[in-house]
Amino acid sequence: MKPTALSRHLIEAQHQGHINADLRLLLEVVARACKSIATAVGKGALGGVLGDAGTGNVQGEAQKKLDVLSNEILLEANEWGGHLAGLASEEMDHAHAIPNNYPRGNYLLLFDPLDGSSNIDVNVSVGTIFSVLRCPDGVTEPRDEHFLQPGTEQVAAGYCVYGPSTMLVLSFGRGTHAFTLDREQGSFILTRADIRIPEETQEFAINMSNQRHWEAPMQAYIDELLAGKTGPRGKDFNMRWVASMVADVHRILTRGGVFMYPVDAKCRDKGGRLRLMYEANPMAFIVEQAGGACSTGRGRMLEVTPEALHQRVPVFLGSKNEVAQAERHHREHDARA
Ligand SMILES: O=P(O)(O)OC[C@H]1O[C@](O)(COP(=O)(O)O)[C@@H](O)[C@@H]1O
Ligand SMILES: [Mg+2]
Ligand SMILES: [Mg+2]
Repeated sequence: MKPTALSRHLIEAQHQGHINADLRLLLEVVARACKSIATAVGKGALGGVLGDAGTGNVQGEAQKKLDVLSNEILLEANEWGGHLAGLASEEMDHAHAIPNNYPRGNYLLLFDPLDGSSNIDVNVSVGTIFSVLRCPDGVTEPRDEHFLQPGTEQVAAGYCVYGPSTMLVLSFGRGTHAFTLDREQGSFILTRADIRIPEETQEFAINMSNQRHWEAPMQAYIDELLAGKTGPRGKDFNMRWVASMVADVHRILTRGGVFMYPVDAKCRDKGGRLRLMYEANPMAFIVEQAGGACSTGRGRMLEVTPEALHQRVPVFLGSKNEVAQAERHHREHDARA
């Protein structure tokens, strides 16, 4: 049988009434932009794309050249795509409304153009994360507040991981599917349909160097995991931490696991480390559609009411039963407090 290309997968979804033509074409534009980013990332040291840009973003983080370049690629492709009313990026201070004299549509696109920037210069996987919302009725010039919709309102979300192979993982609310870039043909080919995350796991992902800064329920939970077979959980756990959320989440979609970035003393003022609108919500959508769970530790991620475009949150995602364990620790701790 002929392998299914992303375009065909999306056309079939449109014929089945799962997406409309506008959303299909929007997703095609995003996928094309991801191919361009993959090419830039793939040039590495030969392309003059490594290293710092010498600038900072609105969140006070130093930008890499590839952060800036990836943002420009996504911005330019989508600004002219004709399916958006506006877009917002981790690398831009405010939302950007599509100008009146450009082709326009009714969707809002949010993205983390390059996730895991700290890994670029050491040739470790990085990625792009994106989320699609509807523009509220009657809004012609969307501003920041129009993007502040809970994750349950997402109509599609995805990420592209630039690793040994480039893979686009996508959901429009009908399961989560993975496409691998055929570099010779230049097209994404369906390589995993209806991904399911195992409910049980023996693998966790966390930056352990933050341990002393964590809250009490986190200390208790990780102590349990580290105690292994002889502890209350009665089994040994392995640990992985790539420090690119896309790569860590991709591993979880492949073989299960739990990914955690709790709030700690260093990031408490900001609410957490990871961004709700560009990282947590799109990943929560993808993971839930694959049978997993995503929580702040104290509630379902997709039900968080956003208060700011660059809002940060604690994140627990992956295998359902393990996310439930993390929530249990928070619940028990809060009940005692
Ligand atoms: O360096 P730390 O604190 O472990 O943080 C790693 C996390 O930071 C991030 O790199 C943040 O993403 P950006 O590179 O888009 O800022 C996540 O991908 C990753 O999970
Ligand atoms: Mg990121
Ligand atoms: Mg980023």
